[in-house]
Amino acid sequence: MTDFTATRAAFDLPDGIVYLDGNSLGPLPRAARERVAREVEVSWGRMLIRGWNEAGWMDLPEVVGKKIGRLVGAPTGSVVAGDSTSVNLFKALTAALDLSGERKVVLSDSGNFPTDLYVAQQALAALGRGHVLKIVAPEEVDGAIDETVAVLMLTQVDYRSGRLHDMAALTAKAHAAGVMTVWDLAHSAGALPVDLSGTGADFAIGCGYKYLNGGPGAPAFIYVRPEHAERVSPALAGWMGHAAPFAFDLGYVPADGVNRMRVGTPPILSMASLDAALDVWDGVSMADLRARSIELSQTFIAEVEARCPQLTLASPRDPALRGSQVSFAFAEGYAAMQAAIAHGVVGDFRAPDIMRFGFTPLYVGLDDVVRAAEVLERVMGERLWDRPEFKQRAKVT
Ligand SMILES: Cc1ncc(COP(=O)(O)O)c(C=O)c1O
Ligand SMILES: Nc1c(O)cccc1C(=O)C[C@H](N)C(=O)O
Repeated sequence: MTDFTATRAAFDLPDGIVYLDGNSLGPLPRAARERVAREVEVSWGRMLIRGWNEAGWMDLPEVVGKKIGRLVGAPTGSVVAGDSTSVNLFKALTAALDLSGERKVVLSDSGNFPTDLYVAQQALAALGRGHVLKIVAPEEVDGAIDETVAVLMLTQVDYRSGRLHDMAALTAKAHAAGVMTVWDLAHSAGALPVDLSGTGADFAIGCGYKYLNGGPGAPAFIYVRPEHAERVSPALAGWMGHAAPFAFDLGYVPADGVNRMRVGTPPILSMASLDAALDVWDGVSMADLRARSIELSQTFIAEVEARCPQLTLASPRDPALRGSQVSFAFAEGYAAMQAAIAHGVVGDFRAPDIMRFGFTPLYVGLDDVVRAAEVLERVMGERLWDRPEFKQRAKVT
């Protein structure tokens, strides 16, 4: 059994806060603070340039990739950390298109995170090969997979509603129609069990700063199915993805396997923070995590619905169809969320009316869930959302 008391103690959370926003930015693991301090003082401060060899900086993207791989069901050597999720999506999508012949359609859905759609639109335009992005409603994806589609590009868990796509079924259907798959695991990695090997997904990408707790702007990751890795010709090729970066050849020769997806110099301080944050997962069973996440989110829904009739559930009610977040719709959701935050319950808001709450068993317990519902009851019952100080929109919501 996973010891969630121990994992909770591994985080430095401010006193008096119920933190339900780890699906946007994970909190600070104590080990990450110590590691970054050591990396600054000892590795950078004392070793200087020797850090690349002696502090293991050069291999860190692979080391971190291996730790992430365990959480998403990927074999060793198939995941590498680096760049942002957006940039990794560009790399994955262009690689998938390169392997997918003459078909012209990239299929995605309207629940996808906007950056994915922006990256795809512009990548297709830049390739200039006549590809088109077809966007359908999430529930229409299955029916839109056919022999015209080159790549199916989906985010597994919808950032607004938490709706979960069936990765195994959609990947199987895609493969039966000769379609490559690219999965964005931003709201999946560290949130629920993912089986990249078992589902046969072709490419996947995800965030380091949400459920993996790597810190603001932490490196993202990319997965390439091992049987494709040696055939991938990266569109965004850089010297760190070269077979011999320090040979300084004029021509590009890809590195072995997924390492060819590396581009430039890794951000070592951020990467070190993510590396240390991932050690919190040692001894965590993803099945236990999922069971606990469902217990937390079901309790939250029951408590909120009993106390706050003004809020409407905006996530699937069936936990099997949800990731690890719960959303409620309320017309004054922004102000209501600000009022909740002012009373120690931190979630976030997504326009036009979604109050979003992330459930992260590593550091959130049932006591937090009940307290969050109590605070929401007060916010709604006392109409705190109607106060002008909570209506002022900040830049980041
Ligand atoms: C599904 C999804 N993909 C991509 C991103 C963006 O990633 P980044 O800004 O790190 O490139 C986010 C969140 O910001 C997201 O929720
Ligand atoms: N990446 C973020 C940021 O730099 C600032 C604020 C929020 C974010 C997020 O990650 C948002 C997140 N992807 C979402 O699901 O809405």
